[in-house]
Amino acid sequence: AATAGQTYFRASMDGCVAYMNTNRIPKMVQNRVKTWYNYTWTAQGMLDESELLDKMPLVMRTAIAVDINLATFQKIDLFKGCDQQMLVDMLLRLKSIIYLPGDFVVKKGDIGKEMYIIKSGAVQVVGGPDNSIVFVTLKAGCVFGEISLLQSAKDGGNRRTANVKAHGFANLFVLEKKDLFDILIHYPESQKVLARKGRKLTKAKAAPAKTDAKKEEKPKGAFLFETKPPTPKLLKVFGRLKKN
Ligand SMILES: Nc1ncnc2c1ncn2[C@@H]1O[C@@H]2COP(=O)(O)O[C@H]2[C@H]1O
Repeated sequence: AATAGQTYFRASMDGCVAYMNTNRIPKMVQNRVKTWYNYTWTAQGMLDESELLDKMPLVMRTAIAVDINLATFQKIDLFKGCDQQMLVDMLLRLKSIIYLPGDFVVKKGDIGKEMYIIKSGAVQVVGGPDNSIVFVTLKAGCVFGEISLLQSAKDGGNRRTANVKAHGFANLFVLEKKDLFDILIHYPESQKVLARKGRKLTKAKAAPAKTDAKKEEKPKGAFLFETKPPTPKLLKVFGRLKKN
């Protein structure tokens, strides 16, 4: 016999399929939605974690969030030097989301409103014609989408600097910019730490363009900017931020 959970899952998916049929959603999109339902159900045994957690008292939610994710967060270089309590506050705001293989998580040029931490699976920073150039593959514990959040808007820095695509199924944490900034109000020291890291990225990006004579000094290998290659300094900053 089906468990209550399975019955709920079926009802949700059937409801969604009926909704898509009513609205004549193309079959291709429908198939992806169904795949998402099935994968999400299989991977985590529920469709919406927050539905379950939101009902609990804060003390229990905190205990669960700390138990599951604090260790991962303490290893993230971007958050090194930040207040522990701030990390816990962040854990409580995270939403979990699954992307399908090939889905774009972030589109270059869009305004960044959230950042991501990879729970499991991988994403690729891509560019070039047909996004065929893979600049870097990021795995569990890596952060992305942080640049457009941490750079100040006056530097034109609130735009996504690259395309990021799910490489296989990608299970991600999402932290909204609004939530991050609400939290940081209470932690001025951590705010300074993150602002400093953001400025480093901005400065590295704004470094003067190379003259032709210096062109051969350009770093070889992966870089992401379709219009402007990253400066060596930017690559160095990335190296530090991404290494976990
Ligand atoms: N060279 C790179 N190495 C690693 N990650 C990158 C690189 N370029 C861009 N990214 C990530 O891709 C993201 C695109 O959105 P953001 O600009 O908000 O934040 C960016 C970084 O997290």
